[in-house]
Amino acid sequence: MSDLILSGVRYELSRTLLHDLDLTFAAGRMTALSGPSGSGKTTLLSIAGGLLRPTTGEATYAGAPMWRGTGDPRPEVSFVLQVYGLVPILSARENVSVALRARGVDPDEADERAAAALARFHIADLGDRQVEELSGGQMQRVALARGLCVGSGVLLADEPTSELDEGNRGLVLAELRREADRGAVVVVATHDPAVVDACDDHHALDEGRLVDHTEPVHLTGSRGSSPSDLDQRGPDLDQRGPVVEQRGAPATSGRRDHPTVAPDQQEDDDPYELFRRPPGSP
Ligand SMILES: Nc1ncnc2c1ncn2[C@@H]1O[C@H](COP(=O)(O)OP(=O)(O)OP(=O)(O)O)[C@@H](O)[C@H]1O
Repeated sequence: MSDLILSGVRYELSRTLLHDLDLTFAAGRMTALSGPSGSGKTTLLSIAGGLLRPTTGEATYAGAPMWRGTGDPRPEVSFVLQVYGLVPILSARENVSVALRARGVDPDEADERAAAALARFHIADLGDRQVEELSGGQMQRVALARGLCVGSGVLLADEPTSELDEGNRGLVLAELRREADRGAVVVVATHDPAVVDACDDHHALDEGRLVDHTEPVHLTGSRGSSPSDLDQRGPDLDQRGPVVEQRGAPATSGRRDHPTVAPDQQEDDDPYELFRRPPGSP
């Protein structure tokens, strides 16, 4: 089992998108990566998985760099992309099978394993359906089946539950846990507090920097925003969703103990409270 290590990772285009990040994503653990929209989660996952070359610093796994000079990920890496990356005119099973065939698995075996992977996400019956005929949540589960079927050492999932109802979210979290339990590095970019809560570790980003997430940074502002700043942000909060962490947990990043919020804290000290209020309420 190897950890995925980011050392001094900086990424610049016309501006700096990631600022000198040092992070370890541990093997055998689920790590949540949270932060407002545009904070750099997808960019960070792309560098972690070898799709993008950092401007400075590097991502390494098992002692070797993730960036191989081409933008093709190493075979030990699987992505579950935010936009799924499925081929619309192929069937659900073919979309999954392709990932296995690309790794040299015999086509018949690949098809069998693809069907089994769809069954993990309770969509075995959709195997013959063209992806373009599926709902968003069904496509998301096909993308998860494809990402998880190969048994990779590093699994990077970008908002993998964004289209799912609570039941399917629970199913996906259980399957991600199985991947971690067999020793994989599992990193999940998410806006969903329930996903953060299900993870072992949590790192929060804001504008490309790691931030202290011992407070719900989307609500309080990571750079010391005042309540009036928050009022002015208005609807943007809805898109951002809360980043939450147990009060008193290590700042910026770290291992987490469950439960995230103690039951007796929940009523009086609820970090989601703002998001639960009906629209228009004070
Ligand atoms: N190719 C690009 N060229 C210029 N800017 C980019 C490019 N890709 C991303 N960005 C910018 O980098 C920042 C981080 O984007 P990124 O997609 O990593 O954020 P994110 O946290 O994943 O957002 P979301 O939660 O909305 O998916 C954003 O401000 C985005 O506009």
